[in-house]
Amino acid sequence: MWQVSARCLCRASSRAWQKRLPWPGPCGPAAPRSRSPAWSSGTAPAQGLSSMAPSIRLSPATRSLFDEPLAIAVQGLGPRQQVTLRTSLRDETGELFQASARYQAGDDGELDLARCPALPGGSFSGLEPMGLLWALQPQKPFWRLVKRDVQSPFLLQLEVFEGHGQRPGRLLAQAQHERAFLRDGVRRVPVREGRIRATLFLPPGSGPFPGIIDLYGTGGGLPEYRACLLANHGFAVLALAFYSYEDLPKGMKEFHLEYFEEAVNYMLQHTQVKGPGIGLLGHSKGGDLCVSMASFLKGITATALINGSVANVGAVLHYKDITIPPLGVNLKRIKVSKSGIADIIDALNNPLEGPDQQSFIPLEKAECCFLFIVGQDDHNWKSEFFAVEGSKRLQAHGKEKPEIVCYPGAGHYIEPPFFPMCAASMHLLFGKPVMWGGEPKAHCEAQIDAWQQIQAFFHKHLTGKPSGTSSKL
Ligand SMILES: CCCCCCCCCCCC(=O)SCCNC(=O)CCNC(=O)[C@H](O)C(C)(C)COP(=O)(O)OP(=O)(O)OC[C@H]1O[C@@H](n2cnc3c(N)ncnc32)[C@H](O)[C@@H]1OP(=O)(O)O
Repeated sequence: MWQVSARCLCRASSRAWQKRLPWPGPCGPAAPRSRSPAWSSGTAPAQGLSSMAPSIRLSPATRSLFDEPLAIAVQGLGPRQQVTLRTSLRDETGELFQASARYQAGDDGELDLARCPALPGGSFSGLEPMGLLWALQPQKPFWRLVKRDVQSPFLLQLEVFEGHGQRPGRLLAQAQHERAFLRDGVRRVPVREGRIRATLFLPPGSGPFPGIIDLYGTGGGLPEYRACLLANHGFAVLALAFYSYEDLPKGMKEFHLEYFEEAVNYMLQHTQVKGPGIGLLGHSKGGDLCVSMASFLKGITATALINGSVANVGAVLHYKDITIPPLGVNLKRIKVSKSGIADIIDALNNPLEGPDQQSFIPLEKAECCFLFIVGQDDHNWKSEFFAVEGSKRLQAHGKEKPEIVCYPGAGHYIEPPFFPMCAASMHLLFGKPVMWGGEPKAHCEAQIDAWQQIQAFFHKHLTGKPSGTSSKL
């Protein structure tokens, strides 16, 4: 990870949060060690096996929040026994996601994923305590892990099989664990005020809380999971639909900023939202909508973009008598691989040249601070170029330099921590599967760090206090 702002930010590293997990120490010969009281057995041996049979131990035992680490260990194995661990999770449409990894227990018959590296031949190798979650892959091609109902958890199934064969050996132990989205006490409030179609998440207590509007990208609908997870950390977050949802326009033809202005005013007037301004968070197409909101609307204090664009893309934008055309596209520059997956990285025109300059959003009008989260292997578009050009333009107009945090090996779909990377899926505008970029391990580490950076940025600018969550890294 590198960053362009003057402020020094921490490096993306899975090692740091691994230190928070229980059971420190080397894999291999047994060493006396104390166990965390938070650590408890959540599982039973496979049916028909004796009480001395292997069992899975999880911490937290039965339920954790999706963006929190989960410590996994197996006890009761033979000395240096070879086993294969498998995780399975079905999304709400019934699609199955699975990951598996090969391990060898220590001399004491214990296998602690925080201390024992996975051996080659599985979904990942090396010391990866959360590998069995971030390496989950769909059986259905081009399918992403999406959470639709944040009020119910994902059910994670863990299984331990004998041996390292291509086909699973005898089942030795199994366990289930809930990966939840809504923290106890967080309120989920559907919002249908005026034209707004949204869901507000409010942390427990009377508030007021720093407020954020969260926008997803092309695809429409009302994805709530990022907003919900963010609200768990003390923010009042409005997940805002902007097309293809209930009575909103079906397609992405044009947007009117007045709709988004209604949402900003809703938040500013809400008794549980702390003023005087709010934050904006947007991914992909949601990112350039946030840049437009910050540039033209009042009451925005901080804007964080995840692989966003500083040019208006995909649809005309209107606000009062202003019209910003979308950045031009040349479909001839799309490369399609033999497997039929398109690489659209070069499809968009350059917003610094010719008539396409009209699509560059005048972000120098914004009165807020900016954070650009950039996946340097983004294949949807040139996120790093957009961030650097946005920074140049802000500074050329005497505005504060934005924070730019770049992650090598991270692709376009930077989600909250532990969502498996989606390498390619259907592009709902282009109508073909496209590659999003990213290398799974680097992408997963970027997600963990980016999540902290986003929270720290909003804490700093919306509350004036440094984030209390940064110690996670
Ligand atoms: C070329 C140059 C251009 C260049 C021009 C560039 C223009 C701008 C490009 C911006 C790029 C981006 O924004 S990148 C994308 C960032 N995307 C997001 O943030 C997506 C956010 N939204 C969503 O993910 C969606 O709303 C969902 C998955 C939550 C679905 O919502 P829904 O409203 O319930 O819709 P639903 O009917 O179930 O599904 C709608 C469609 O999504 C598919 N779909 C549904 N679930 C999934 C899933 N888990 N994984 C994969 N696909 C799914 C369905 O098959 C269906 O496709 P079909 O049957 O209709 O075919």
